[in-house]
Amino acid sequence: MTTTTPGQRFRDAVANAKPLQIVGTINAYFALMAERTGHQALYLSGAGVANASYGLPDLGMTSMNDVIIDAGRITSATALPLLVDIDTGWGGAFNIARTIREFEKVGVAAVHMEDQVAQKRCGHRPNKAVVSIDEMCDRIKAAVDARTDPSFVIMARTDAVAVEGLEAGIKRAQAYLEAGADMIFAEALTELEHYRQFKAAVNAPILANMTEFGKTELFHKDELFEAGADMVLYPLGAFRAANAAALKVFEAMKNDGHQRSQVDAMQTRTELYDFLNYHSYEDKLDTLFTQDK
Ligand SMILES: C[C@](O)(C(=O)O)[C@H](CC(=O)O)C(=O)O
Ligand SMILES: [Mg+2]
Repeated sequence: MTTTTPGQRFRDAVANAKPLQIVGTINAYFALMAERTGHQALYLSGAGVANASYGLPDLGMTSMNDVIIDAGRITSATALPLLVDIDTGWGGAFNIARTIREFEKVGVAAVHMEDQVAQKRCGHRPNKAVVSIDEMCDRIKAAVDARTDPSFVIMARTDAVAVEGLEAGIKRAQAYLEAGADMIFAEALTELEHYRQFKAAVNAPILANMTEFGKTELFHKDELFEAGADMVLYPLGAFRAANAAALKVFEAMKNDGHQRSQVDAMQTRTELYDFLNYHSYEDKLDTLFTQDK
């Protein structure tokens, strides 16, 4: 077992990977698959929790406790550092302080908090509204003040580029770093060049969000790194793919009366057990409880 803190492992991963790919895992089993694939950092998406765990849209309807439950399930299953989407922090200074302490407690490495109003939307949807710079800086100060582990990462996300333009977004990022944020999530940029401009103006690691069907083209990680992104986020790619596969299975069962056409696309029992280390658990049972006869 490693002795460094989750936050430090996240910081080290950001410093060493060029860039760090952070993959969205909507549940503990997805986290195991991502870990086995060789990924170095995981993500719990706010939209993912709302959609997958509650069947709700990503419109600020889930609470801190809803997200903590899913985050704790993932940190229990893997040692990889986990970045969690805490939306707007769920309230005023005291709520945000509680949020930080609770996420630290369940072994989360990093959180990102955004400058949208509480009635938030997906970052890639129209008609977003942002709070004032001062209000967001207060959110950040409350978060930084509340952490007990100085390595715990507080990432400030700005949604302002889509609302106020690139320059305003960059100004906000600078102010958020002044207020104590460790890293910047530059949401919904439309040009590779915009990452370059963020990087030139902002002295901190920058995250690029490669969410599908959004405002940002799905750039290659190398071109993003070259443009100044230190982290590349894939929040919901595996979730979207799994959803499409699941729908085909439900349709086949309904329309064909069996699922045989879909079996080739399924992960096998052997593969499932392999990711779960199933046989090592069985062996444990055998050594613990089998009596010599
Ligand atoms: C990153 C994000 O905040 C999320 O909750 O995963 C979303 C992703 C999405 O809706 O595609 C966002 O970018 O707002
Ligand atoms: Mg989100």
